[in-house]
Amino acid sequence: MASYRDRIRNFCIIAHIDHGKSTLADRLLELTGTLSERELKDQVLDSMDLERERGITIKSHAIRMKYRARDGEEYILNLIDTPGHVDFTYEVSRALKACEGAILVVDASQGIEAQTISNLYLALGHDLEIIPVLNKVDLPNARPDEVAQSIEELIGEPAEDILRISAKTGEGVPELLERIVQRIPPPKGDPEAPLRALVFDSVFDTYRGAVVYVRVFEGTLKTGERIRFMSNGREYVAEEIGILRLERQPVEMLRAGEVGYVIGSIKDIRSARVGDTITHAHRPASEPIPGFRQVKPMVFSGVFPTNPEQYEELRASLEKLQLNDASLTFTPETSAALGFGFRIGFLGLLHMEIVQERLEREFGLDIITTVPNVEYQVVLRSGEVITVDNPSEMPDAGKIAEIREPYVRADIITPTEYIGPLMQLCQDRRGVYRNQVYLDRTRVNLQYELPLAEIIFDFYDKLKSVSRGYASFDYEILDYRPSDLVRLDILINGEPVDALSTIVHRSKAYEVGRKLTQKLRELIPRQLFDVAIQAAIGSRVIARETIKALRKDVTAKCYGGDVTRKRKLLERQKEGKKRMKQVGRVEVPQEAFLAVLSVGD
Ligand SMILES: Nc1nc2c(ncn2[C@@H]2O[C@H](COP(=O)(O)OP(=O)(O)OP(=O)(O)O)[C@@H](O)[C@H]2O)c(=O)[nH]1
Repeated sequence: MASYRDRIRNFCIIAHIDHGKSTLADRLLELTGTLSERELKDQVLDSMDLERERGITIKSHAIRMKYRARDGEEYILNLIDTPGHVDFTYEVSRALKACEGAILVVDASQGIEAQTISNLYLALGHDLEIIPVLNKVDLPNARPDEVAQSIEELIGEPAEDILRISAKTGEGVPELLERIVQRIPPPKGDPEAPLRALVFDSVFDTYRGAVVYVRVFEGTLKTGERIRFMSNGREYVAEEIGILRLERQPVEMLRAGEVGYVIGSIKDIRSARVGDTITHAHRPASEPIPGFRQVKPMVFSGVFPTNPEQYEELRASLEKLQLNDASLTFTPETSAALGFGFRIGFLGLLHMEIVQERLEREFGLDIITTVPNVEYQVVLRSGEVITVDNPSEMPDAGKIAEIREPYVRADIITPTEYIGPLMQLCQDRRGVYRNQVYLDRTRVNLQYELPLAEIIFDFYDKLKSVSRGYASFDYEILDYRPSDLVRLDILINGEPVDALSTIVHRSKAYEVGRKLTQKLRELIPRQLFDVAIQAAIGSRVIARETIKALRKDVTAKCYGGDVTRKRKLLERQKEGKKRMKQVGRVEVPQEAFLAVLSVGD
């Protein structure tokens, strides 16, 4: 007799951004009757407000569907939705680990893009069965034959076998459901073996503590059993376990091959880390599930509460965010200019933006962030090697033998007519040309090695603008290489402002210094005295601007006059102050701490 496992299919959908993953997920939910008409809103899996507004999937989500296939059997399909943006490779990788198969969605009007390839390689790295589909075939500018051909060249699936669907109209999606059942292998794993369940996601619930999403690989987990997290040995009672429909739905047990959740009064959110393995306390497995690599944050920035009293609140909020975002790291940081805060490590700029927005929206915090930077390896003259993730902590030049910075290998996929401007862009960013590979007649993959620091600010925006939106880009960290880098300090009235220091390539120091001082002159309001803004390398000043003093007090011109007018002016002034930070005697607005972002090139 067929075991319960033979009727389970665990899979995910991978694609380049906007190729239609979420729309396809909606169709699958609809066709399997998982969602009633009433519940069917567009892209139901994007539950966070932020996701809806940005129209992108930030977090992975899992959902269970029942599907009666043409063979008459009823199957359980666990769909794990994944994000497509370059910053969230880690989330994709977690989701893949919980699956046996992946649907590779390619927009038939766009063709293969950078994240199509990077996600495909990730999936192949996890030995998943890949089902390629051509989406958006309803669009008049779809080129299904041509795109099918390039998919065949990429993964060897015969072009004529590739399903052509429209996630929007639903065309072809019933065939896709059949193919999922036929092609994706059922999970393996012995339900009688010691329990091994992979934590692939977790969220924090104010009333219930951590809700841990798991994929059971071996053994059986039952309600009321004592569980242990293998990385830290902490034990809890599995008070509720269940499966993931649109809502959580409690069940008695989860067996090998199944996907579901566990709740167990886990109040210390740090103990429920994504990537950990849960086992039984009474009969523990000997080894955790292997191969979960710890992600390394690549971009760092200081985050400070505008109101110093919110420091503890900021810490608590970061701890909560960390629960379902294992890639987020933070350590306390003290800045002479900005007070007490945290240095936060992010996967990339989008990740950084999202964390900042979540801190402000979901936790009601008012924060100031500093310019993002990468992490440097510094070889001191003493021979010691230190890592520096905060420019203000870069040792004095005299002590440094060598500074190394992270390099990436970048794949840029573009229509051939933009090769020239894109090569120019890479060259301006200190890129090293490696190769170019034609994907088909009109599209090419340009391969470059670039310093990570040169791509974290605005590279993506620039790439999009020089290619009119047609080029796509992905990267992978390569190694650390020696570079001629210097610390550029900013002084306001002779005082260095630690939060404004940056690390730049020596060849660009003068230009950045000049632009930065000019920008700061525009951003810092006039004060009652002259303000000097200087850019310096060590003790050498390389650029200077002066903000002239205000002649009179802002209310002076109406003294003796209308009282309400005077009050209004004062109020307006107070309003303006809210986002200011006092640096010495000078009021500096929030934007100034990000000024270097706008001097790019
Ligand atoms: N015409 C047409 N439009 C589609 C189809 N599938 C998706 N779209 C549209 O394409 C856009 C992107 O679709 P999404 O489902 O949000 O794409 P996604 O891949 O989930 O994007 P991210 O979650 O941001 O990575 C939306 O405007 C969809 O309405 C399709 O089959 N035909």
